[in-house]
Amino acid sequence: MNTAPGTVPHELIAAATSIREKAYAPYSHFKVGAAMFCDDGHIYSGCNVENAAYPEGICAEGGAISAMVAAGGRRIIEAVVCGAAEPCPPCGGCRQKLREFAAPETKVHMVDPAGKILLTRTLAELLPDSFGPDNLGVSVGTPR
Ligand SMILES: O=c1ccn([C@H]2C[C@H](O)[C@@H](CO)O2)c(=O)[nH]1
Ligand SMILES: [Zn+2]
Repeated sequence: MNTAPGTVPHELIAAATSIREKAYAPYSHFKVGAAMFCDDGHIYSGCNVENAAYPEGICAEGGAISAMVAAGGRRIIEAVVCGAAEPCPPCGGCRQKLREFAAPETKVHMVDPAGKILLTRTLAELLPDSFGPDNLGVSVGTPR
């Protein structure tokens, strides 16, 4: 996979745009796909899965992170979120989930359904002064 600095791997964007189509969003009609490039060299992806009991719905990013962890992955190198025509920024809860497995400088790209990059932010920009494992004196995840 192309991981040259300054370029977003095409496969990572394609993983987010394609899984977005699998989203189950009959209530919001807002489909989201997310893909995580893990330091194990694999891409893990997820889509939002809503529920009639609204708060039980899960975000695309959470699904992707769960898939990564279930496969043994622990470190996110780069992430892509695919929503609609406007940038789809991760919700607050997903920012915290990303923070567990990504470094402050990790980039989160927001793309449209065609794969066009609309906005790129680092995790630190999305979640400054974050709370993490180190605040609990626990040494796991991505060192910082
Ligand atoms: O970054 C985001 C933002 C929203 N959603 C989902 C949650 C809900 O199913 C729908 C509308 O909020 O979009 C995500 O999956 N990821
Ligand atoms: Zn979320």
